[in-house]
Amino acid sequence: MLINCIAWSRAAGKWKLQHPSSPFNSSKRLRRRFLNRAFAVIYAFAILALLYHQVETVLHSPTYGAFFIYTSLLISDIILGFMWLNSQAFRMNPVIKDVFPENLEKLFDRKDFPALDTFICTADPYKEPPMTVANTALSVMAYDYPAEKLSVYVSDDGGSELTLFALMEAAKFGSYWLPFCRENKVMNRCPDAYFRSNPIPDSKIKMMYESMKRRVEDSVEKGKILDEYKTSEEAAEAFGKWNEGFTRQDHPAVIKVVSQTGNDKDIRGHSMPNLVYLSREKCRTSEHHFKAGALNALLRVSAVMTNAPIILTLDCDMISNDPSTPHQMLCHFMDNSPKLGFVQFPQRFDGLNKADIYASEFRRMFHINPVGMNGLSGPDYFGTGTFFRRRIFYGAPSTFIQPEILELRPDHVVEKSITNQPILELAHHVAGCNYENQTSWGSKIGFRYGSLVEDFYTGYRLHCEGWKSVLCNPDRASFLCEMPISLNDVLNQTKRWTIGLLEVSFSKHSPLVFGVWFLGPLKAHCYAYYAFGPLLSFPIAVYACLPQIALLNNFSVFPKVWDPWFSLYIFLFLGAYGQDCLEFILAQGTILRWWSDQRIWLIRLLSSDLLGSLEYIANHLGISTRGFEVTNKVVDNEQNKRYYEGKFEFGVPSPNFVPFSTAAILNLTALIMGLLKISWNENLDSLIIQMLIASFGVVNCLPIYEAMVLRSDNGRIPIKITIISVSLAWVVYAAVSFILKL
Ligand SMILES: O=c1ccn([C@@H]2O[C@H](COP(=O)(O)OP(=O)(O)O[C@H]3O[C@H](CO)[C@@H](O)[C@H](O)[C@H]3O)[C@@H](O)[C@H]2O)c(=O)[nH]1
Ligand SMILES: [Mn+2]
Repeated sequence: MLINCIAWSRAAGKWKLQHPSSPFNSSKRLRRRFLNRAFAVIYAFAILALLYHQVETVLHSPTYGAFFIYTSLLISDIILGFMWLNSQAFRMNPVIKDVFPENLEKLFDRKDFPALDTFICTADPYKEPPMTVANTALSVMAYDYPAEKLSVYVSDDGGSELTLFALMEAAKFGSYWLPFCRENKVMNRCPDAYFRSNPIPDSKIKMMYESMKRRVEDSVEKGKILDEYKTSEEAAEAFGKWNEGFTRQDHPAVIKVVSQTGNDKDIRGHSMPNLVYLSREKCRTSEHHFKAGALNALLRVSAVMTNAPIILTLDCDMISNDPSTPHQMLCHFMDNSPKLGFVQFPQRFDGLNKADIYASEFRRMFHINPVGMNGLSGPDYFGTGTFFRRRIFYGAPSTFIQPEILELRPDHVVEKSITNQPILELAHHVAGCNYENQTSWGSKIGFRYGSLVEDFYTGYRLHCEGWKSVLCNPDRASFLCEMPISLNDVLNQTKRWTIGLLEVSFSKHSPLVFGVWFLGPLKAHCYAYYAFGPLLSFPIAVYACLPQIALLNNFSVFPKVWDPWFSLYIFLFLGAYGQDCLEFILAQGTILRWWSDQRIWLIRLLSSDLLGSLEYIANHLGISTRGFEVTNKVVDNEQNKRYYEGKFEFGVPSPNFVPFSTAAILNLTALIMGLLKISWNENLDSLIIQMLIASFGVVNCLPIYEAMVLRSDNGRIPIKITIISVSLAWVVYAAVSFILKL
């Protein structure tokens, strides 16, 4: 590895002498930064004017009721203003990076490429089907990369023999699949995706795939591997570990080398890459730190076995869609910039419906904001689709932190084969559940513990240490992943994120203190934008209820139409929405998808973010315990059908639906009463903004009303939720009306 690095830097250095710019990549600063900055100045003045106006109104409140409502609005506007300020950091210096992988092989021999260890995490064979894991592993094993330099490690926190079985089957199938991809120049090397998009009915390879799939799915359905599939002695031995006492929460480490470079060959006689199954030791007495713990176990086990200088982390449902991705990644690492710590590829999604109703593509989070961070030492870590330099996990660029044992050092050279007995023993040792006691793992070394969004938190801490990153977003998606298609799954996912983000915001590493000190204000604001994002629930909840209830009480909250302050409100609303929409379209979005994006933003804030914040508080008070609820990746056909019809999937009676259903009812009632008042010729001049807000709420809630009353399919809102929401709306209405009369 060391020799590789020296050869690499020598060649790159030679090129640098002749050409000032890099042969492998380029950066372009977007000109829109000037417009962004100018608009930010104007908008900042508008916000200040609004706050001044609000303070004045609070001070002159005629009644206690008025004081209550104006103060709530003032606090809301301060939070909105703070979040606006955070969001500006992304707009100050957006940068796009391009890569030229075609130059790579002109300057370097493939045998000088650095070795690559890929980590795939899975945690539950029933929520994350073993066939999905096998497909992801195969798609990466088939990278256009020297097989003897490629290792794929699968971590199974579900501790399931079913997943191991799927991988053993995948390795066998892989010896046919890898040459098939090479010879046919297949681009999407995930077998399942390939066969879905290329209908080749009777080919031998497809039949092999189908029969492997049947064996694996059969086993999953029965919950165990049938004896007829455990034919070889090797299989019997591997599965022997799953004895009586083996449970998911309590079991010894299982490490199985499923395929080994040099030893295992494909049907054309080429070497296969390494494929290693790892289920780290679990015991009830020590914390396992969810995915971050799994990744640290992977870091250590891979260090002992192959110790590649580059690491790729993937979720089990993130398949490779382009075999040349490692070349694109190398275009960045090749550049001799010692502080570059990771290259992030965006999550892109397969099978979204036209409007992308749940805004699953997270265009702002994965495309727009990272371009903004590219100009500020790089994007945050998304948890998947990321190539790291192994060294990044051992302290800042200039201060190396020694791991406990020599074999874990990133520059340690592994000379023995991965099936060598002492190596396997050491690997088991470092995968032990007590291994990390009294070490720096999770605090100073490796992926960081303490937040349910270990990706966000780890990336943040690494940036604070002085590491840099880049976003690599080629035209062809490098990876494709799946997304939840039921609203409850979507909200459970973002609820976990909310808890994780608040764990960062209110820790001693808060972006506002620690971050500002180590990252400078701009970058710290980027991190604060995410970390404090859940706080937006408060202003959104206020704006979703108070002006509407005030309207029902004929209580005017905002300026009248001819008042100059009226236009300030209109400018602030249109300015923010207009800019958001424009950025979305410029990032290749459509109006339809932008509309879904802003709607789901409201829904999330009125559901997962609100409830997640409450859960965070409950965790803190010790009333509940934190957990990582894995997102469901099993697709139900009926749900799938409704998803493609563009219908929201509610279905289950989940508390997640209550807050926004309540708001939906309040907005509709306020709008109807407002319209009735107009028809009775009442003068509504002073209630116009309230009418506008209620109308905006109603338009956003159309799918909710539909799911409450018009739909009869299984995806409708359960009647129980409707009843609870109507009652809650009544209680909120009564309480606020009471206060208004004080
Ligand atoms: O105890 C655990 C829990 C989860 N996982 C794995 O973590 C990954 C992400 O879990 P998922 O349920 O799919 O969560 P998402 O919310 O979809 O994932 C996003 O958010 C996570 C942080 O909450 C990040 O880890 C992910 O990379 C990011 O894609 C999956 O591969 C899981 O198998 C584990 O390995 N061990
Ligand atoms: Mn996921």
